Parts: sequence; C-alpha cells; structure tokens
Amino acid sequence: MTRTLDVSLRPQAEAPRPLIAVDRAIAELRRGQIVIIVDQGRAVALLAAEAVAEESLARLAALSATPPVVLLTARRLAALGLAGLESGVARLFSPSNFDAETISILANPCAEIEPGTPPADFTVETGGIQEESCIALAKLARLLPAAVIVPLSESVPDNAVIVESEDILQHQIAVARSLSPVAEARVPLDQAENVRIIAFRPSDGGIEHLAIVIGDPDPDQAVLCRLHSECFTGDLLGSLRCDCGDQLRGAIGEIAAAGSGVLLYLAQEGRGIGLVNKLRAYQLQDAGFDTLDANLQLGFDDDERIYLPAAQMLDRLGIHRVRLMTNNPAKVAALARHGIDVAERVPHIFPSNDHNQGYLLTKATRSGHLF
Ligand SMILES: Nc1nc2c(ncn2[C@@H]2O[C@H](COP(=O)(O)OP(=O)(O)OP(=O)(O)O)[C@@H](O)[C@H]2O)c(=O)[nH]1
Ligand SMILES: [Zn+2]
Repeated sequence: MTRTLDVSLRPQAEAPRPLIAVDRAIAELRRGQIVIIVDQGRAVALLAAEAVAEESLARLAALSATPPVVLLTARRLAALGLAGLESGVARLFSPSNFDAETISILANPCAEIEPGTPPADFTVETGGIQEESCIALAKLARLLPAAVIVPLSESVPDNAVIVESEDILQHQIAVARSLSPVAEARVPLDQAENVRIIAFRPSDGGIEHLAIVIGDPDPDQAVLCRLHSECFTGDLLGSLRCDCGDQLRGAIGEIAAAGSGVLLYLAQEGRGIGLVNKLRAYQLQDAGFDTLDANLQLGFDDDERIYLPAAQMLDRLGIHRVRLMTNNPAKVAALARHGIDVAERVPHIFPSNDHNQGYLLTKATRSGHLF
C-alpha cells in the first residue's frame, strides 16, 4: 500500500523575540530609517547606504562624537579597485568626511550620478562581527550590501529599533526552521489537474514559500522534485534573459507526465539578492559584465541562496528522499547537507535563445552547472 503525504496545518506559532526584532529592523532600514545594532553591549547606529541622503546622513552623524564609517563587502571593495580584503566586511574612513554622493558611488555601480573616481584617501580596516551583521541586515532587507554607521554616543533616538548582531546573523536559519504549513488548496493547472498548493510561512512575518504538490507522491519512494527559485521576469513575464520560465513550466509538465512529485517555489528572487538588485545586475550585464561578475560588482556573492528552507519544507511534507531535477550540483550538495537523500540528479535543460546564451554559458563555465 502506498502512503500519501500528510500535511497538518497548524495555527501560526508566535514568533520568538529575536525574529521580531530583526523583522522590524528590516522594515525600518527599507524605509530609510536609522536602526541600532548592539554587539556585546557596544551600540552603533546604522543607515543602509542605499537610503543615504544629506539629511539622513546629518541625523546619523548627530548621534556620535566620531564621524560616519562606510561599510562595504570585500567584493565591492575589489570591484572599486580599492586596496583589498580577502573576505568579509571593510570599514572605510575618510579624512574629509563622507558626503551622500560619495557614499552612493561607493555602494552602487548603477548610481544615477556622474560616476566620478571615488576619493582615494580612504583608510580601510577589517570589520568584525558587528559590521558583518550590519551588512547581513542590508542583505536581508534586499538592499545593496553597503551601509553607514556611527558608534552611538548620544542616547538612543526615540522609537529606534534595537537589534543584536547575533540575532541578525542567526536570522536566516531561525526563519527557515520556523517554516510551517498554514494553508492548502486544490489548484488544477493546465499541465496537471491534480495539484495542491501548500503555503509555508515563517514565524517572523516574512515571505511565504510554496509547495506545489502534483499527483499523490509516495513518501516511501524517491519523490521527483524541483527546487525553483522565484524569478518574476522569467516566470511571469516570459523574459528571454534566463531559462526560468521554461524550467518552471517544464518541471510541472515533467512531474505530471511522471505521475507525481513536488515543485518547491522558493522566494529567492535573483539567486537571493531580490528583484531590485537583479534589475541592477541586468543593467551591469548590459554594460558587459556576466551574471556572476554583475553580482560581485554590486558587492554580493555570486549566489546568495541557502537551501535550508527547501529541506525544512520537504521534511514537513514527510519527504526525505528525492530525485532532484536540476543542473546545479550545489543544490544537490546543499540538500544532502540538510539531511535530504538525493537518490538521483535529473537534468533539467531547455533550449537556449539569442538573449540567454551568454547567461547559460556562464552558468556552465563558471557556476559548475552541468549542461
Ligand atoms: N542575480 C541574478 N539572478 C539571476 C540572474 N538571472 C536569473 N537569476 C535568478 O536565478 C535564479 C535561478 O537560478 P539559476 O542560476 O538560473 O539556476 P539554478 O537554480 O542555480 O540551477 P537549476 O536548478 O539547474 O535551474 C532565479 O531566482 C532567477 O531570478 C542574473 O543575471 N542575476
Ligand atoms: Zn529567471
């Protein structure tokens, strides 16, 4: 007798305090507000570089006896041709103090201002845990990974959100672990009639991921499975810059033809950098960078995704062994690390077009994708 997936929906668990604090900090940062980050009792006031204007920079500077420090990733520093750091986050000091325009040039290769040469008289230091958590927060907020901080020497501004470094650095993992199914509905698709969509919500109030369950997968067998990272442009608009639309519809068709399986629709737009940053990466690609170098120019790693959310969803669905449809060996390795047995990698290749040939070639030659 075959078993069927048994998903019990539960009321949403109350979020632990650190998850709430980080979620609030993300929202504040996205609104261009100052957030306080505390590490071992030391507090800094933080603004996302993207949100810096003369006015907000002056508000930040007024909170401290020492001038603002710009934080950039080692990737962005290298892209700017400034003396390097192997990895991690750099603290930049300027004897002439930073103005908003300089910060924009430093943070954003797509800045709408005349891209002058950034002043060369910076001092660069390696940042620690606190600085890394500041950049991690900007990334969680799907902003550019660049920030401005001051050590807090005045009292904390009214209503400021205060968050611990450690809570920021643990956030992605804590959020993934908190994912649980909150809604389920039957949604017949043109390629597959017997389909259920199950929404998984994290307890921090963040974005949901979806499991698209096709047919009745038997959890005692290796389940045919696709992990699909959200791509607004490819999935919804049929963009020719990538292969995502074909891969999404192709996976649904192949799973339906095989009888059953699961597609996880993961909220990881732009390999985890968010839609706005992906559009910036496209602008850089039109200026000659490939898909990986465009990420690095923006200060990101080439791929910012983690697969704990996917493993957690599979676990909640009672699926522990899969046949994974992917060309990306890193996905196979990541799922295995998180305790899912990948019995087989099933290639998931579609024809290229004039617009995505370079993109696919880069994936094959530089990202280890197997075509
Ligand atoms: N940052 C960035 N993301 C992109 C770009 N083009 C597509 N994406 C995103 O990449 C994700 C899809 O990942 P891919 O690298 O195409 O493929 P994969 O998921 O690693 O591997 P497969 O399982 O073989 O498809 C989606 O989230 C897209 O939004 C780009 O130029 N820059
Ligand atoms: Zn895409």
